[in-house]
Amino acid sequence: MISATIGFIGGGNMAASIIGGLLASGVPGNHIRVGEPNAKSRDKLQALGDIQVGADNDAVISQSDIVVLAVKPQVMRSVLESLATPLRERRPLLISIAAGVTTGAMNDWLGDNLAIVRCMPNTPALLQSGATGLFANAAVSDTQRQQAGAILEAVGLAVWVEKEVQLDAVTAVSGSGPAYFFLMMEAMQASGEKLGLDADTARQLTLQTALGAARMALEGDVDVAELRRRVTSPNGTTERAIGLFEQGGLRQLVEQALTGARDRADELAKELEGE
Ligand SMILES: NC(=O)C1=CN([C@@H]2O[C@H](COP(=O)(O)OP(=O)(O)OC[C@H]3O[C@@H](n4cnc5c(N)ncnc54)[C@H](O)[C@@H]3O)[C@@H](O)[C@H]2O)C=CC1
Ligand SMILES: O=C(O)[C@@H]1CCC=N1
Repeated sequence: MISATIGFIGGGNMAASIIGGLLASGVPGNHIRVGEPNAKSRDKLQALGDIQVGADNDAVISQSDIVVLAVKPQVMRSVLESLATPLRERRPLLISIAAGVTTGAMNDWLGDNLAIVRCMPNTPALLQSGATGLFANAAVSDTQRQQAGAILEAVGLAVWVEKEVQLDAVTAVSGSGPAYFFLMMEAMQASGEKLGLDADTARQLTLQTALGAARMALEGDVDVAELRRRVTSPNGTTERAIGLFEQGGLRQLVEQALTGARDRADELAKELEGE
């Protein structure tokens, strides 16, 4: 459990889910502070529990041991430049969840070398079922690493990578990953309808199958290739379908798609640094 005081700069969707997870895991509300300019978002956050929500980022920083940066990537530069002086003085652990903003760029904008953990979460964090990759720069202590891990574990799985560049691969696998599974579900649902099921039946069967398959893969100790083989009866229906996926080059297509996502993550980081 985290005993430090945690401040959030930005109180939108991702911040709200992390705060929800922290409260559910037993972090007291009076250890959580949020700086959020939008009044409606502040009201939503306040409904989560007895936390301190306001519009003043400086007040959040002056009272926090850990500062979670949960603003959009495009505003990170102006936010960090405007908060550089209090952050340089107080030197909290910074945890950034912004996609594509490197620790090097953040320290350039801050004009110092502060302890930063950069994370790549994904949207299932909204249901506390997220998968997050984390990278710590050299200024992060072991205690701070544990604190950052515990904060992201409040919304699901948290996995460390050793090199910052690996966060681009995390983005390609789990950051964007929910969309790949949604695409597969869309396609299965549409095919079910073409084969004569009504839309609702096709939808329910598809979604429950996705859930069941994910649970079997996560909860057992059998690897996914073996689980696939167990569904595939010799000369049966699954064998026909899998054969057609393989003939269509599904594995190569997945590799190409993830490589494209990895390359785009690198491009986005360069675009943000060049701003
Ligand atoms: N939603 C997603 O799928 C994922 C989001 N992320 C990252 O999480 C971060 C937040 O994303 P969301 O929560 O979805 O966005 P959001 O738009 O819901 O939240 C951002 C919040 O920052 C506030 N804000 C703007 N300027 C501010 C300032 N100067 N000071 C304090 N707060 C300010 C906005 O009012 C807004 O409430 C982004 O950087 C995004 O890259 C990462 C992975 C997945
Ligand atoms: O599509 C994107 O660029 C972001 C990063 C991972 C998920 N959404």
